[in-house]
Amino acid sequence: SNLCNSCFNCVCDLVKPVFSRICIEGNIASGKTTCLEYFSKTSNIEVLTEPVSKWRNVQGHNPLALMYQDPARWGLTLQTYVQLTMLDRHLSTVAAPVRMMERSLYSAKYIFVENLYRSGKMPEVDFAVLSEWFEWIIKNIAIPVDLIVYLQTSPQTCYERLKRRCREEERVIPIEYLESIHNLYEDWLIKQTSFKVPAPVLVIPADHDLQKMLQQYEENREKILTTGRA
Ligand SMILES: Nc1ncnc2c1ncn2[C@@H]1O[C@H](COP(=O)(O)OP(=O)(O)O)[C@@H](O)[C@H]1O
Ligand SMILES: Nc1ccn([C@H]2C[C@H](O)[C@@H](COP(=O)(O)O)O2)c(=O)n1
Repeated sequence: SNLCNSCFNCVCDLVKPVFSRICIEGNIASGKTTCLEYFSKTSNIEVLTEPVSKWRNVQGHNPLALMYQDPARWGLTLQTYVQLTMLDRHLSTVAAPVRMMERSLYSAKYIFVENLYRSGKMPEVDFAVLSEWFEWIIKNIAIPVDLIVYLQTSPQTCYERLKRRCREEERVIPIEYLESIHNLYEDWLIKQTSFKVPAPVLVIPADHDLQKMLQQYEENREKILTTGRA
């Protein structure tokens, strides 16, 4: 057990971990990256942002752009790659007592794949293949999460922030898309009626201006950073 207590990467259940793994969840442009940037200034925290740059450039291809152009054709392509890159993030060697990661393997499936499927933009066979992949992964590989921090926004706030951020691929996103993602997040993390929630959820209202958001992060700092730790 000495070995377990001194090893950040051990996933054995016999001893309480001395580290914690936190996932920051929320709608597109809800402020997750900004939140992670803020906490990255704290010592002993490892911050893992979403691998969006990979989704925009895999061996010279841009599956994120393709997905927004033609979701029925490219949804499976993007989401297969998202699943791989998220798995890689979860399994990468832990480098500090606290790890904060943007989104998760879980939201990729329960929110984004689910949304493509429910909106009729993903063929049943693509959904079945992705679902079998996902089920295999979570059955055979431990993907532990100690806390989910949900940045809860209105779709309108995200729409305004998204427009201001001006990411080229996202120009085509209508507010209805953000509403669907929002509803899936609310069903999963607030009502808890859709899919299994893999960790306790801390909800932070995130429609506020930056100053108020930073104040809330300070107020919740202890709660966030001590979760899951011995
Ligand atoms: N509290 C806030 N008030 C206003 N604008 C914000 C706030 N938080 C983030 N932003 C801006 O909104 C955009 C999206 O934020 P970002 O952190 O990239 O979101 P996400 O990582 O969730 O997509 C960025 O341009 C960012 O500077
Ligand atoms: N499983 C996923 C995850 C993310 N996306 C899209 C949504 C955004 O356009 C972009 C990154 O999201 P953000 O960090 O800005 O919230 O990737 C997706 O399509 N599928």
